[in-house]
Amino acid sequence: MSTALSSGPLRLGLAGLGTVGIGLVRMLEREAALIAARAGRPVVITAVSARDPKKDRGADLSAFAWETDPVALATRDDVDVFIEVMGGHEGAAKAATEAALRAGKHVVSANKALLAHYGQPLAELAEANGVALRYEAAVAGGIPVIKSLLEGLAGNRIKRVMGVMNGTCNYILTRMQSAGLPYETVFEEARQLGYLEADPNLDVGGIDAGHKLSLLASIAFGTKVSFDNVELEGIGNVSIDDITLADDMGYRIKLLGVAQMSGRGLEQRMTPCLVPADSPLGQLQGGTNMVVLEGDAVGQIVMRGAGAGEGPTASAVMSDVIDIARGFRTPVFGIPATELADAVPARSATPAPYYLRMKLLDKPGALAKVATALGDAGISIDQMRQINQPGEDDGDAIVLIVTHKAAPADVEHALSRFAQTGVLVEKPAAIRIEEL
Ligand SMILES: NC(=O)C1=CN([C@@H]2O[C@H](COP(=O)(O)OP(=O)(O)OC[C@H]3O[C@@H](n4cnc5c(N)ncnc54)[C@H](O)[C@@H]3O)[C@@H](O)[C@H]2O)C=CC1
Ligand SMILES: N[C@@H](CC=O)C(=O)O
Ligand code: NA
Repeated sequence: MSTALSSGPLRLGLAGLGTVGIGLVRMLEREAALIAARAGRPVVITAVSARDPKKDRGADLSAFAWETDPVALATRDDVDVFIEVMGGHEGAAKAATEAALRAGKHVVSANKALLAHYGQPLAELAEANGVALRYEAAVAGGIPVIKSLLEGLAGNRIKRVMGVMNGTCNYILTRMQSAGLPYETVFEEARQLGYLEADPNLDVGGIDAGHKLSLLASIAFGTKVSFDNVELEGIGNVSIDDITLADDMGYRIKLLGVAQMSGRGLEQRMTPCLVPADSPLGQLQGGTNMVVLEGDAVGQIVMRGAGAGEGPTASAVMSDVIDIARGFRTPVFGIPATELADAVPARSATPAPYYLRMKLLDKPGALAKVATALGDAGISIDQMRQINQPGEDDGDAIVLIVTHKAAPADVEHALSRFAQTGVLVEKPAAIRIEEL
């Protein structure tokens, strides 16, 4: 590791001049001396690339060479570190990242989609070329979760990683709950506030958060990134009724990721879950992220902070740049990429309490049939409530049940038994309850 101030400047090639890229330019402008002192040498941008060279981005870019082609930027002689903050998991981002690594340049990326799809070959390429590939901004933005797993918790066996890692979904869910608004209305608000990705399904479909979870799981469990095996469910089917009824019972709904290694294999799921309203996760408001790491020696660590935005992402990218200047060459996923195990995917089998909401014919014996179906599936009821909505004498009743801990397969079995009872008016909702 070299921290000699006498070294020449560390030269950055910056591909992407949007929220993250301009954040980095501004941070370097503002904090050049502090960054040089911490990096042990000056850090400078030499060349940049973006789609539109003429656009006014509110920052002075005149000192930087312009490259139309990000691949050309990545391989310039005056670039030591290629910063990929363009986005997209194919095309220019992939081609330029590969070109940089092949040319022996270090890479810092904020691109969780690219790493979730190609993390393994990119890590092998980086390590074969003796260069760093860092991606702190890609998971939970400004929260230093990658660094915590790679370094601070390196002596632990990680038991579980969980968290809320998509700020847009958390904004939508908390706004639905606090304002009593339906999903469609709040989705539109989020669009107008500019929170949604260009393809909103990346956010609300849980894909973006699933990308992030798959990267954490790889470091935590020493397995190759395995995004295709993340059990994914977005928030599009979360109704205001479920949010309100869960609230009445002391819960909040979150898009929650959980990764853990069981005897059967690697469980990774990113799905809507209930959490106690007074828990740290339940209290998480708006676009904020929270990551919970559990190690055998350290116990539980909870990190909360901004998962997106100019400042938080620049903070994460710059910490990677400074580590590179300091000479840190930690393997991309914590152990050499060629030694990462193949992930054996396992459907989640960990028992948990479940929230069940169903609409039943309000007639004698209906509830008994539901209770029998649960009993037949080996599921015991913890709480039950029947709600007859005032003024709505439609002959139906809403029944809420919170079960004791039940295996996911038993819940699926119970749901299929419900369908045979003949007393359900519509498909029931079943949402897992996670406790911190
Ligand atoms: N915005 C945020 O808060 C966060 C973003 N990220 C990730 O950081 C990356 C960048 O995100 P943003 O700055 O928000 O995007 P953005 O859309 O604001 O900016 C993207 C920039 O890349 C340039 N670009 C795109 N394709 C290009 C191509 N083929 N050739 C040259 N330039 C190209 C665009 O011209 C633009 O300057 C993405 O991978 C995103 O997922 C990660 C964490 C948070
Ligand atoms: N779309 C993402 C942005 C950062 O990764 C989010 O909403 O969290
Ligand atoms: Na981070």
